[in-house]
Amino acid sequence: MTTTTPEEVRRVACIGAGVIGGGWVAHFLARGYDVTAWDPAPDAESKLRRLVEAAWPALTQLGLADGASQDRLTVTATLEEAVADAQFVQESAPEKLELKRDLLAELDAATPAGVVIASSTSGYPMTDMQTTAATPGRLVVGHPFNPPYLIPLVEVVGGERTDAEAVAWASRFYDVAGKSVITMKSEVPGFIANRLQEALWREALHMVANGEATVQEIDDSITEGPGLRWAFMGPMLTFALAGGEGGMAHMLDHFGPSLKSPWTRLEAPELDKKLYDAVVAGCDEEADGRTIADLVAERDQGVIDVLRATGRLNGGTK
Ligand SMILES: NC(=O)C1=CN([C@@H]2O[C@H](COP(=O)(O)OP(=O)(O)OC[C@H]3O[C@@H](n4cnc5c(N)ncnc54)[C@H](O)[C@@H]3O)[C@@H](O)[C@H]2O)C=CC1
Ligand SMILES: C[N+](C)(C)CC(=O)CC(=O)[O-]
Repeated sequence: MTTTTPEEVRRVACIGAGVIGGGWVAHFLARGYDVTAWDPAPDAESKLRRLVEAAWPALTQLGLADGASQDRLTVTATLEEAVADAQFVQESAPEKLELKRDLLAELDAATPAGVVIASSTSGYPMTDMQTTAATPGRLVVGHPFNPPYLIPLVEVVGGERTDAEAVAWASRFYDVAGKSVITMKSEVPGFIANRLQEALWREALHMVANGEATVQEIDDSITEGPGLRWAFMGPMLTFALAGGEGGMAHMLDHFGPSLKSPWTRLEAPELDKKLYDAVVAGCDEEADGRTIADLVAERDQGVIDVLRATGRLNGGTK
């Protein structure tokens, strides 16, 4: 394993620089790291620099680390150059299993020995992605949330061939780099939070497909309802309070039987053209003329306001 401690890391490589890779770049720059990035798309560098520029006001409000600067970003012409001096690598390429397998093997071959390589995958178990890498022991999942420069959580888990030391190193590194880490004990597809989100998302799609709720109503039902509680208290403790002084035990006695009620469908609906079009049109209608850039700025300010209101703005020093 690497002899560099998580605290000593100064240079990070980000491979794949789209929504998530770009978000990681912004996060690491704001935390004062030198960042190298590589992405095969011809317009990747201009898109990446625009994303970082757009994120910077939010990051400045959060508090930049000493020396943090967009000038510390180097976009390289090749993957090999990006990882040559890296002390940590974050892969954020498209969610395609074969592509991830090949790319992780390529990164493993090019990255200095012992350096931990993390994948941003939203749901593939590392066991399925590390099959062709020569040294799979250093490959871990580090699953972020959009945008990685504002949402603290990262879920860390290894595969069957990952060294426990690499998982511990990655968890500590993310912690030092300002993330809130859940180190998972075992691989479960979708990890923890995406399994929860996907259950909600499947139900939402069923309701749109069946004409039971509009896109706007689904969004309002969360932002005006449970979403307000979830920003600071998860679904378990929130429901414990539904049991009054009896807490979760009374909640289970009282509402346990409704678990058997037909409140969920669980299977995903068919994403046919009608449903696809209804969801896209519903979002356009809800956006009501706001562009994606407007919505990103609104979301960023919203997350900062929630973090501030709940006492979780933790400054920007490494
Ligand atoms: N979009 C989201 O909300 C989240 C996505 N993720 C995960 O992050 C990863 C990236 O997703 P997004 O950023 O949303 O996708 P994206 O489509 O925005 O970006 C992917 C980038 O990878 C580049 N790319 C294509 N082939 C590549 C290769 N062979 N090597 C390196 N880069 C390559 C593309 O040019 C593009 O810039 C996926 O694994 C996804 O599941 C994780 C958390 C949230
Ligand atoms: C939509 N998504 C599955 C890619 C979302 C994530 O993986 C996490 C997030 O940002 O919500």
